[in-house]
Amino acid sequence: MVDTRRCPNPRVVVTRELPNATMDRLEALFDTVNNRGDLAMSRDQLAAAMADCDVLVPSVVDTIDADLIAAAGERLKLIANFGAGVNHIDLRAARARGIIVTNTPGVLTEDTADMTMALIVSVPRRLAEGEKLVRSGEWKGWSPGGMLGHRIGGKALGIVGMGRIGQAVARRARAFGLSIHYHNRHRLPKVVEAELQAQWHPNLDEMLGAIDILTMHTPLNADSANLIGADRIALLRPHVHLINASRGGIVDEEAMIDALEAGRLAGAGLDVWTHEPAIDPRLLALPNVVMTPHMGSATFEGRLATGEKVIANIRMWADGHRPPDQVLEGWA
Ligand SMILES: NC(=O)c1ccc[n+]([C@@H]2O[C@H](COP(=O)([O-])OP(=O)(O)OC[C@H]3O[C@@H](n4cnc5c(N)ncnc54)[C@H](O)[C@@H]3O)[C@@H](O)[C@H]2O)c1
Ligand SMILES: O=C(O)[C@H](O)CO
Repeated sequence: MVDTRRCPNPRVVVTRELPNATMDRLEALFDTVNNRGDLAMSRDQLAAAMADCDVLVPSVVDTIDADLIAAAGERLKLIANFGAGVNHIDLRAARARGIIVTNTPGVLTEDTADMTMALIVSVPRRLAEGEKLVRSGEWKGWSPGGMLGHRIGGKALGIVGMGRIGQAVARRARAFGLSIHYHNRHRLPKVVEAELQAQWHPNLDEMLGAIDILTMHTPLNADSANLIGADRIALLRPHVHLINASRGGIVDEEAMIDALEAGRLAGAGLDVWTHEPAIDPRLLALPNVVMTPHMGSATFEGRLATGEKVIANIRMWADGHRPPDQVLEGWA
């Protein structure tokens, strides 16, 4: 009997240039079309690719919306995303078409937590300003009042989204002497709370008034879009620093910039943006903002591991099994 769930030699379209080892393995295992030029595909190119493949391997820069999914060819059955966040893929439309979506959780947790911790330290300690001063040649030497920032140790860190990355940030933050507060859809098991010495706040608004640094780690979804807007920024005390290395859309960028300009927010550390790669020019004028170009997970090691996860998901699916990192609608 033929197993109709199997797809022995799937045609796989990869939208961006992935690490060489990943590309070589994909080509060895599957009928793979690689985008070796590494320019983001246009919408028309994506539509053409989706018309004639079994598996699409997109990344965060590819918006796979309901119209593209509706127009996809019958043979498209798996979208194996290269990355953890899947907010750029319409999960509901994919499910309606019977297309499985997978992501790559876990392998970029530590790298993204490292980058978040770097921002948590950099903003209150004015690292970017200090670096700029040295490079400018304007530095006049040490002085008691030069480049004063705010101490990290002893402060309260509020983590919104206490999943893999949120917990990895909590572990690092404990080592820096921060106390840990968190808000999450679900409370963590008591044993994990105890290990992290983390205090759960079922009410986000209540937590916002009790912290000194706020860091965002939820996926971008219908519930988390603009989770931190003008109303919630008003609940923060004015010395609070806001860190976002998750997705730009979780924070209302306009409201955040207004608050930074008005001194109602002390500073921000941002790795992600609402309209990447566009940066609101008002932010560029603010010295108390540390900005990085969506590089939270950007390590050689992490990219290779991400590629391996993508391959494992495709292989399992092609062999007729449920892929290990299937994203369920309503979960992400
Ligand atoms: N900057 C980067 O380069 C980079 C790298 C990796 C991941 N990310 C982002 O980080 C996100 C989180 O990754 P993860 O691996 O920790 O995911 P995860 O699924 O392990 O954790 C997410 C947590 O957020 C919680 N959550 C979801 N919606 C919520 C809401 N509305 N309110 C409160 N809590 C909510 C979930 O319950 C879960 O505990 C990814 O979805 C991605 O967008 C960014
Ligand atoms: O979510 C992730 O894995 C990174 O932000 C890149 O997509």
